[in-house]
Amino acid sequence: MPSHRNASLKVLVVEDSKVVLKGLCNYLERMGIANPLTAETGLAALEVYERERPDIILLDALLPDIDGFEIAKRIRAKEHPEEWTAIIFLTSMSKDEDLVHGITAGGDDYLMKPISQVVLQAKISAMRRLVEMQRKLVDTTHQLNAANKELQRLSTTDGLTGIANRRMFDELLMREWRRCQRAKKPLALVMVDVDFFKQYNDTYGHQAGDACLQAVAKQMARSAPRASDVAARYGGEEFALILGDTEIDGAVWVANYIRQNIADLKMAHKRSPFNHVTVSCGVAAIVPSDKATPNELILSADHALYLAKEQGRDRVAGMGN
Ligand SMILES: Nc1nc2c(ncn2[C@@H]2O[C@H](COP(=O)(O)OP(=O)(O)OP(=O)(O)O)[C@@H](O)[C@H]2O)c(=O)[nH]1
Repeated sequence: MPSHRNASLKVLVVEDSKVVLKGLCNYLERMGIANPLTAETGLAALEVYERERPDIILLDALLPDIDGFEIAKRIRAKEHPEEWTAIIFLTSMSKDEDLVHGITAGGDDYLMKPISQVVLQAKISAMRRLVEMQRKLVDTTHQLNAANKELQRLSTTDGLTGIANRRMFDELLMREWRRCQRAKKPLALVMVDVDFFKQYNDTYGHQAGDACLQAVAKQMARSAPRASDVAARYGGEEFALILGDTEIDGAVWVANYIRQNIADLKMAHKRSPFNHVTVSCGVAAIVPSDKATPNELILSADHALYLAKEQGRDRVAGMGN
């Protein structure tokens, strides 16, 4: 009885006897498997397999060139990690060892010749269930991988600004610290803090405050073009930029570039003496060694930021050692 579920099955029949091959194809077509693929030699079977990647292979154990067991082995070796083809041996051998040999070679089941249509139908149905389960498993695995990737992204990204969050910052600062220590290169850190941001929120509302932070984050991200550079939201209205292999002078230059770009946005801030949104930046740089810790670099940059605020805001202060 044909089943519509069989219509999507790709079946390859490998059989050197034209009569048996034709008979099997007739049986399959009666089950609803239209146009089964065919091969009369082992090499032809491998070629069709490469091209068509069938779901099920009915594989004669004895073929004129390469025997079916060897073909099964070669097919298993060609399968990608998420691929699985059901292999059913067609055999007239009846010794237990031959059957064991077939399964060991990578076969999943066997059919004794002469092949009955009813038994073939039952085996195809069983294999179809396995093929469908395998497809579902692959789908589920893909969905799980995508969900994991998204989870990873969410756990490392700041929800408001889309740049690295504090957790990611800590992790990447450590990574850059080690990298620069190995290379004996300076590691610079720029801390950026929005000036009079409390007043901005109070005047324009929290939503406008959020939009302002997003604009600042965008400028930060733009100013971190190297693959090892990291722009992160350090917390609240404070941002950080990690610059590996960068001297204090270079980092001060980058900080000034960020400060200027943000000032140039001319986001109105009527309760700031500058009349628009500005940021203050603290910069520090150090050649990492066992004598110091990343935390000391953060403290230095924070101290420089404090000085920039003290000295009037909308400016950059730097501390190098
Ligand atoms: N809209 C918004 N505001 C935030 C967010 N995180 C922190 N803030 C606000 O940022 C403000 C920080 O204020 P302060 O630490 O007093 O600093 P400031 O007003 O910028 O003053 P200075 O830094 O000295 O120039 C507080 O009002 C916080 O509520 C956020 O995600 N969105």
